Amino acid sequence: MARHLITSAIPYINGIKHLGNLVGSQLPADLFARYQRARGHEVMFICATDEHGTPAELAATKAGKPVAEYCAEMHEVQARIAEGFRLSFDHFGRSSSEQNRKLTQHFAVQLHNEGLLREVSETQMYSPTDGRFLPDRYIEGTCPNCGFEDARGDQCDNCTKQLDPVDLINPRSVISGATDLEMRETKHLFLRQSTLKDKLDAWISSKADWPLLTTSIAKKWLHDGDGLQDRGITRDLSWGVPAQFEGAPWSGMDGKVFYVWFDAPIEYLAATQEWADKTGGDWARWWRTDRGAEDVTYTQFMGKDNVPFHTIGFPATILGSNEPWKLVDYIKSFNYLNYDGGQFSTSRGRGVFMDQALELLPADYWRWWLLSHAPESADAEFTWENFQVSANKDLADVLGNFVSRITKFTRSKFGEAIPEGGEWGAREEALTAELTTRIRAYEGHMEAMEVRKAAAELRAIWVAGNEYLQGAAPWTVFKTDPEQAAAIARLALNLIPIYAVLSAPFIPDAAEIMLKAMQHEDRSWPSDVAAALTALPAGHSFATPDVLFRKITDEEREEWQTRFAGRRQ
Ligand SMILES: Nc1ncnc2c1ncn2[C@@H]1O[C@H](COP(=O)(O)OP(=O)(O)OP(=O)(O)O)[C@@H](O)[C@H]1O
Ligand SMILES: [Zn+2]
Repeated sequence: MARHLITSAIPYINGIKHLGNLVGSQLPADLFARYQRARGHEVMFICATDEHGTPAELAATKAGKPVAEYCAEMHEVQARIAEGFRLSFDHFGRSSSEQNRKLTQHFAVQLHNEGLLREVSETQMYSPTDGRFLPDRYIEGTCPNCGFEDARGDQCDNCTKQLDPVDLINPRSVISGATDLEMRETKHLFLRQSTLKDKLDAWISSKADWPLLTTSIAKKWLHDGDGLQDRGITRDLSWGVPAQFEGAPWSGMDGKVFYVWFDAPIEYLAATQEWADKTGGDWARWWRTDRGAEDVTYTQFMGKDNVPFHTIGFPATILGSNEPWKLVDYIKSFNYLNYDGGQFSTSRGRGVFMDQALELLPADYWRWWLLSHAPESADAEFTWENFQVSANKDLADVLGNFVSRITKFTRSKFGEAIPEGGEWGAREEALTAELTTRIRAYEGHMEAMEVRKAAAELRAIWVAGNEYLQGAAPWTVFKTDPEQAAAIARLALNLIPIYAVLSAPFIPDAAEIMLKAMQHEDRSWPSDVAAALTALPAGHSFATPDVLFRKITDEEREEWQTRFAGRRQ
C-alpha cells in the first residue's frame, strides 16, 4: 500500500469560487484522491481557505462585518459548496487557524536562525487620518500609465499594468477617502530566496517528469531578468499572522503581520495538524521525514498563477528551514478555463459560480464536463453548447442509456435478478480483452494525472459496453434463444458495478446509484476483468434504477446562457 499526500491550492476567502477555480485545483485533486483510495492506497487529501491579506479585509468592510467573522462565515459557505461537489477532503482547514499561526511563526524563526531573513526599509503610503499604512488595494488613484481614475494600488484594472501604491497619481485611501497621504519609511522582513537559487534550480531541474507548464514557470522566475529576487514576507496590516519571535515581539516588526503568500502554503501542513487535533490522527507521519513520512508521495494541484509560490516561495521556506519537512514530489498545474468568449472573474462576477452550478444540475454533470475538458495543455473554454452536447452524449446517451437498457430489458423478460443459462463465446471474450486493455490504459492515465486522457478512456470503456449490447442484441436473440439472451444480459448487468467502480472518481453520485441498484457492496477495483464479470451470480437480485442522467434541453441551454451572460449581482 502506497501513501499519498494530496493538496489542492487553497481557495481565497473573499467570495464563492467559479468553475475555473474548481477545475484548476480542487476538482482534479479530488479525482486523484478518489482514484488512489479506490486502488487501496492510504490518502491524506488536504484543502483549506486562504483567509489573510488585503482583499479579505476589504470584502469584510464591504459586507459590514469584522474580518474574523466574515472569514468564519465564508469558510462555512465554501465548505458546504465543496460538499455539494463531493470534494472528498480529509480536512478543509483555515489559514487563520491557531495551528497555522504557530507554524508560520516557527518557520520565520527557523529561517532567521539560518540567516535567511534580512530587514529592508521601504517607502510606503501612510494615512494619518486612518492611522495606518495603506498597502496594495487599500489605495486607489489615477493610473500613471493610462489615466484610468480608479486604478488600484497593486494593478490598473483598465490597462492591467502592475503598480506600486506609490506610483498612483492623486492617491486616496479606500477606507476613508482621505487624500492627505504621505510617504513613510517602514521596515520589512525579506526572505533571501536569491541565496537558495542554485539549490532550487537543481531541484527543479531534477523533475524531468513534471508538466512543462510547471517547470517553465519555475525556470522563468529563477532566471529571467536579474534572476531570483528576495521577497518580502511581512506586511503593514493587522489581519494576519503577527510577525513575532517565539511568542515575543520581533524587534522592528511591531504591529506587522506575515505576508499572505508566506503563510498560505504553510497551511497545508497546519491543516493536517488541524485534522490531527480533531481526529487524534498523526500529522507528522505525513509531513516529517524523520517521523514516518519518508515513504509518502506528495502531489500538489493548482492553476498556473499559483505555480511560482509552489515551485519557489514555499520550497524556499521548506529547504531554508533546514528541518526534515516533506517536499513536494509532483506539481500538477493547469492552464485557465475561460467562460463563453472571455475570462471567468470573481471580481467582475463573470461566469458560473459553484453555488449557481449546483442549483442547475447535480454535481456529476459538472464534474464530468470540467474534468473531461480540463485546461491541461492549453487554456480551455466553457460554452453552454459544448456543455449540453457533452453531458447529453457521454452521460445520457452512452452511460445512462446502457444502464437503463439492460436493466429494463432484463426486468421485462426475466424479472429483477441476474438470469441463468446460456454460454459466453467469442463476442464476450473479445469484450473482456478490450476492457482489459482499456482499463490498463485508464489506470496509466490516472497514475500520470492525465485528466483528459483518463476521461476519454473511461468514455471508451462505456462505449464498449454499449457496442457489445448493440451487437449481441439480446432483445432479438430472446425470440429464438432465451438462454443465450440470458447469458448476454448476465454479462451486461455485471458490467454495471465495474463501471461504477471505474467511474466513481469522476461521477461519485452516479456510481453510488449504480452500485445500490445492483445491490452490490464490493467496491474492489476490477483488476481482473474476467473475474469481475462473474461477480454477480445468477439469481442475484437488482433494482432497475431511475434515469441516471437526464438530457439538457435546448430551452434550458438558452435560458442558462442568457441568465449567466451578465454580471453576478
Ligand atoms: N480561470 C481559471 N481556470 C483554472 N484555474 C483557475 C482559474 N482562475 C483561478 N484558477 C485557480 O484556482 C485556484 C484558486 O484560486 P483563488 O481562490 O486564489 O482565485 P484567483 O486565482 O484569485 O481567481 P479569481 O481572480 O478569478 O478569483 C488557484 O489554483 C488558481 O490558480
Ligand atoms: Zn492603467
